[in-house]
Amino acid sequence: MSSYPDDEEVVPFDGHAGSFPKEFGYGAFDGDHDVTLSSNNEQKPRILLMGLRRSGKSSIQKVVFHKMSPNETLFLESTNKIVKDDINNSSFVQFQIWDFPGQIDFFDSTFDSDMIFGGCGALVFVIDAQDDYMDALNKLNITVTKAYKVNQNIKFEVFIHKVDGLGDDFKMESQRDIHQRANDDLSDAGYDKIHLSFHLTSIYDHSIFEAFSKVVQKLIPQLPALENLLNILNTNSAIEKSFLFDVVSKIYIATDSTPVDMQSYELCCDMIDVVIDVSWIYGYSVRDEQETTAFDEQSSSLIKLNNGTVLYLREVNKFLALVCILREDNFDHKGVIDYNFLCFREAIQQVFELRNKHQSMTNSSGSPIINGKNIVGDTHMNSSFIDETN
Ligand SMILES: Nc1nc2c(ncn2[C@@H]2O[C@H](COP(=O)(O)OP(=O)(O)OP(=O)(O)O)[C@@H](O)[C@H]2O)c(=O)[nH]1
Repeated sequence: MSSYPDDEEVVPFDGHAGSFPKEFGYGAFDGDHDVTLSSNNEQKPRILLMGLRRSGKSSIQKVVFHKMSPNETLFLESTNKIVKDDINNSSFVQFQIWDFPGQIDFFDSTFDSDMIFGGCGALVFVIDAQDDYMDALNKLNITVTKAYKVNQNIKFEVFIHKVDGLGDDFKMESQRDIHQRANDDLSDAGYDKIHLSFHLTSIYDHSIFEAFSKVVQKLIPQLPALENLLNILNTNSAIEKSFLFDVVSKIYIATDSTPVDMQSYELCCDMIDVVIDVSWIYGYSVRDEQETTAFDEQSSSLIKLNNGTVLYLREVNKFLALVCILREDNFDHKGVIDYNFLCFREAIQQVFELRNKHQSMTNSSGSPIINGKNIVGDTHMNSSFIDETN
């Protein structure tokens, strides 16, 4: 079973499955805490993967969303038609990824730019940093301006990719140079208003997951509400950092407003791997013949590091996990943390219920009204958090 049904193409995948069991993927979402109500009726935002041939587009998609191990991407064949991939997760993470062939020609009469860019939420343009990138910059300029003419709301994300082969200095220099040239080219063409975001990425470390997290977050209208909830949870539970993870892809769909440090993110990713692996190995025999998942409402985990830090994971719904980092001393009040977590989980559900109930009253981006601490209006769920810091 593959993680997602590919609409058009199934790439043979019979090697290692990264650190996840191959069977662990997104099935139909039927969790106890399912907050998906209206998503079926909504058009899913679309993320387009574009860039020159062999820049690494298919590899990114396979590694992040299909658990392919990076080494296996060496055997990926060139994509010769648009491959659509449905990411059918909880209502927080629902979108389609369209992987384009590198040689796509925008001036071909069969290329329907209105249809392709019209419903696009984000355009990820992949540049191979190990190669000469002048042609790629040219193509970036053509792609971005063409897309912008059709849809001015597209988020443009440039992945300066394959940076694993570069030294730190060269990496920074390439980023600066690409940034400068790409923006200069846009200004010269009279498109100063287009904003490009740049990310240094590689499939051989966590940078690709981090970058994709940021892309996906821009497509989640509820992000400010989620961030606010995480801030409140942290403050009341003496948590230093918390991430709301999509467990299958290990992209984080929200975090609190303190800066993300890559090491913390990697630690949390590794923790998810451990939890899923252990659950998968031992979960099945315990439950015998029943259908099991490696991640369910019973899933939680606690890891104490030898530097006085605790990692704490709790299931939020079938696809989401909260992973927190806190000091060991502050974990003495586990009861309070657990209680606050339940309030948090409930609040997340309310955000989506409210969104669905008042969809017609929400703003154009669909965000719930956020008014100070009353994230979900008159439900006052935040007042139920217990403050452990007092
Ligand atoms: N070193 C390194 N190699 C990578 C990385 N990502 C992808 N590659 C390699 O780049 C090559 C091309 O990757 P693909 O994913 O097929 O590239 P593509 O952009 O989809 O190519 P087309 O389908 O022809 O457009 C493969 O051999 C990958 O293993 C990376 O982060 N680092």
